[in-house]
Parts: sequence; C-alpha cells; structure tokens
Amino acid sequence: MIELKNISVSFGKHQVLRNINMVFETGEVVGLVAPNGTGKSTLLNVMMNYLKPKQGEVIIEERKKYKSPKENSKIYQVISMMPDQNDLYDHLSGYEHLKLYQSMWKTKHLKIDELVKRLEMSHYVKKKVGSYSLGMKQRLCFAMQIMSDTKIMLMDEVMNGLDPNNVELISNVIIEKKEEGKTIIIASHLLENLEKYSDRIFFISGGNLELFLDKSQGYADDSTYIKLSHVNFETIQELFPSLYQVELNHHEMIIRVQDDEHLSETLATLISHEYNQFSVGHLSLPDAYQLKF
Ligand SMILES: Nc1ncnc2c1ncn2[C@@H]1O[C@H](COP(=O)(O)OP(=O)(O)OP(=O)(O)O)[C@@H](O)[C@H]1O
Repeated sequence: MIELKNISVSFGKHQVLRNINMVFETGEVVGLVAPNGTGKSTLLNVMMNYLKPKQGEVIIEERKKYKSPKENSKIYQVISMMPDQNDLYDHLSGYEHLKLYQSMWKTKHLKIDELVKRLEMSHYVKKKVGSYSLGMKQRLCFAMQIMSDTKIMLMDEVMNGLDPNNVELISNVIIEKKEEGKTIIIASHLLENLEKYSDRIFFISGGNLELFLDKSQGYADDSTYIKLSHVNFETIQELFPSLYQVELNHHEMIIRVQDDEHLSETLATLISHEYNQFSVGHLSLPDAYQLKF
C-alpha cells in the first residue's frame, strides 16, 4: 500500500503535479495514462524518492516515510522501480543481472531458471546483454524487477518495444503477481493492454489524477456512447443537433446519450436512416484518451 499526500511538483514555473492525494491499495494494478511529457515518470519518481516534491509526502505501508538513508533503505526492500534498459551492463549476461538482483533483494526463494523459462529467455539469458535486441533487454528488465519481489512495483513503459507475444507473456506475469498480492503501478501508452489487467486506471491531466475506471465500481463516466463507423460527421450532426458528439477519425464518431430513453430514440433514428454499423456501451480507454487529449 502506498499513499500520496498533497503531492505537488514544479519545474520552474511549470507545475507538473498539483496537490495529489491518492492511496494505491495492496494487491491492485493501477494504470497511469497521459500523453508524453505530462507527469507519469515524475509521479513514479516521487514515489521512489528519486525526486523530492515541492510539497507533500509519500507514505509506504501506512507509516514508512522517506526520512533518512536508514529509513529509505528499509523502504527500498518494499518498493522498486523497474530498471531502465540504460541501467543494464553490456558486458554482463542477463543471468548475471538476475543473480545480482537476487542477492541485492535476498530473494533466494525465487528460482531464476523458472522465471527465465516463464519469460522465454532461456535461449539468450547466458549471452552478454550487449548482444540483445530492444525486446530482449526489456524482458530482462522486467525479470529483474520480478526477481526483487518487492511488495510494491512501479513500471514505466513496461511493454516498450515488445512484440504481441511478449506483451501477452508479461501481462500474464503481471496478473499472477497481482494475485500474489503485489501492488503494481504501471505507466503505459499501450491502452488496450493496460485496460485488460488494471483494477483502476487514471488519466494524468492538468497535474491531477482523474479516474477513468475502477473495475470494482465501474466507469467514472457512466454515460452510454454510440460509436458509429463509416458515417458522415455532418449528416449525423444534422440528425442529432442536441446530442454531444465527436469525430474520432475520418470514418468513426461517437455520440453520448444520457439515458435509456434517449438511447432507444437515437438508435431508432439511426436505423431508420440505414446506419447499421455501430456499437453501444462505455468508452474504451483508447477512445476516452482520444477525446480527452
Ligand atoms: N528534471 C526536470 N527538469 C525540468 N523539467 C522536467 C524535469 N523532469 C521532467 N520535467 C518536465 O516535466 C514534465 C513531465 O515530465 P515526465 O517525464 O514526468 O512526463 P511523462 O508523462 O513521463 O512523459 P513520457 O510519456 O514521455 O515518458 C515535462 O514537461 C518535462 O519536460
């Protein structure tokens, strides 16, 4: 469990985080979503104490705070940030990196060979990192964090450079770790993927965390949307002048309806005008992102 209390961060006059209050609970996966340069890494860096906020504090496991080197080193037994590819040593093998993490975090109970097999790294893990592709390094970085076995795991762009099979592989391990009770906070631009395993998803916007989805409660925006394909935006605007509608791209648009009565009326009108290619429901994360940013 990690709590953020009144966290504000500014770089000069640019305020990146504004008075953030949030608790990330034990055993949940939280997704952080925002365009480049909005504050995802800043927030994760504050949680790791790599960056001191202008105001506010981070509380880990209800009472631990970043106060002194001694206290901080205890906290780093509980929380970790996924290493960056730039943190890897070209002259060491992946296996040696994993050994190093295992000894640093004293996690002899975890079997390196099992993890290597699980992440399909067996064919390359004994080779030097200097010879790895982007995706091979990324899997190693993820494996290193799994090896640390901390209760809280922060991951910045965990799926960077991974092909669809590896995205699936890592997603499954994230779900397993969540089931073991880990708190996992992930900043990602892979929206459909993030939506699959996150318990809660927040947009970072205007320096604040805005809830998009809490799987135990539902969508923050509980309106119903009709998503239409292969339509002419102007024609639809003329048909429904009073309804909120947005063009997503050249051939897709959405209409928001307030209640079931409006929904039935709107669908009836669409069908009577021979518009049959639509779906009805909540906004998907990619569509909500497109509307928001
Ligand atoms: N050390 C710094 N000094 C000055 N400005 C900074 C510093 N670190 C971050 N910023 C600024 O803070 C803002 C947020 O940066 P941050 O790295 O948190 O974005 P991000 O959402 O993680 O982006 P990305 O998706 O590209 O990783 C950006 O405008 C960035 O330029």
